[in-house]
Amino acid sequence: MTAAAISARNLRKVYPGSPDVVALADASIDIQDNEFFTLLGPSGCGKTTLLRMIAGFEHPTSGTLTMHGEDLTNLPPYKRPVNTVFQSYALFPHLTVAQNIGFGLEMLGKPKDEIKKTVGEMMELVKMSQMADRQTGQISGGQQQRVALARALAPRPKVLLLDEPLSALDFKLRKDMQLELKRLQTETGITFIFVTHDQEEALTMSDRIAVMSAGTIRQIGGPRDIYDRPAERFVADFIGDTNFVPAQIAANTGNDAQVTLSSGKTVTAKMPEGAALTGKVTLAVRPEHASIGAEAAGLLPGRLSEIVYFGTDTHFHVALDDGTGFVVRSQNRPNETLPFSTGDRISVDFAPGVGQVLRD
Ligand SMILES: Nc1ncnc2c1ncn2[C@@H]1O[C@H](COP(=O)(O)OP(=O)(O)OP(=O)(O)O)[C@@H](O)[C@H]1O
Repeated sequence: MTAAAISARNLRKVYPGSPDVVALADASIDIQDNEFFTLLGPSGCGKTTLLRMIAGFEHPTSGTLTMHGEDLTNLPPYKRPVNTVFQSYALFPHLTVAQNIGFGLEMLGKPKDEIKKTVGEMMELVKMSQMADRQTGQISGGQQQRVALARALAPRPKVLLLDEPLSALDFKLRKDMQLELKRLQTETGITFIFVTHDQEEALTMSDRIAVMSAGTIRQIGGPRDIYDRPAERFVADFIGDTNFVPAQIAANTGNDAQVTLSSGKTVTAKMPEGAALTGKVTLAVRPEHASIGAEAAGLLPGRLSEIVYFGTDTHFHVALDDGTGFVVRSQNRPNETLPFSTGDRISVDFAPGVGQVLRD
């Protein structure tokens, strides 16, 4: 196998102070060529710190960082085949779209005709050819975002770092740009390392996601792995909505376990990789992976406490007999009549293999 585009081994960053801030604690990660890789986590978890070390703006306190097998430690930022798109687009407002896109290439001393050709290609790529001569101070936020992307892509970096580049855009534009960014990454074949605290953004665009918390990487996987198979409580809680169900391991067969629920009923659940859990555990069950039915039919009996209509779907809030709450989400269909009303005795059910045992 060829060396990873970016490989971090026990990468650590401590900002001295009283007390010291451990911004990144021994993070290890391999990002492959041509991947759309996302660093996802709440504010302050160390995402930007990791990105800035890859760019060369920060020095690791310890650990190693390599690019295609080559040590990056002593390589200054401008010698790294890496470019960054910042949250604030950092464009020159009095320069035109074309001049902004060509700026980096001019700094690199590229010949005029090559710059012209590349700028033309880049404007085409981000669909800004019609606005080549407009000053960037006079175009919309979404258009500025495209120019910033084109400028960063123009020198054909091997790796593009994107630090929350969509956070200044409104909701609709953000959605459009998510698809656009994914398209750009696929078309250029450049490795994208994208930082966000927005889980939906991460799920829609990424090939793989690293979920971070307090300077550590909690789980790395594809969007479906992360969503359907969260390995621990933090990941299950941070991404999407989850029901946490108390359970007891009855039999452990490696990948799967038989777990007994508070009702005494037993169901098959998935085990986190490499975990040898016994005794009391917590099960994560997504609201849309469960259903409600007649009281005796399902796994967990309770009372329907609230029904909330959301247009696309309905949320059924259930007060379980064990004292915990559970939310079931069900997609709405036209002309549907609900079989239950608030206050009814019902039960929550989910299929074998749907529940995920969590490492606490
Ligand atoms: N130059 C610095 N000096 C001291 N502490 C810093 C410095 N830069 C970052 N930190 C601290 O390091 C931790 C990680 O910061 P970082 O910016 O990497 O987080 P983040 O996940 O990118 O957050 P956000 O989403 O808010 O940008 C935080 O506790 C932050 O306060």
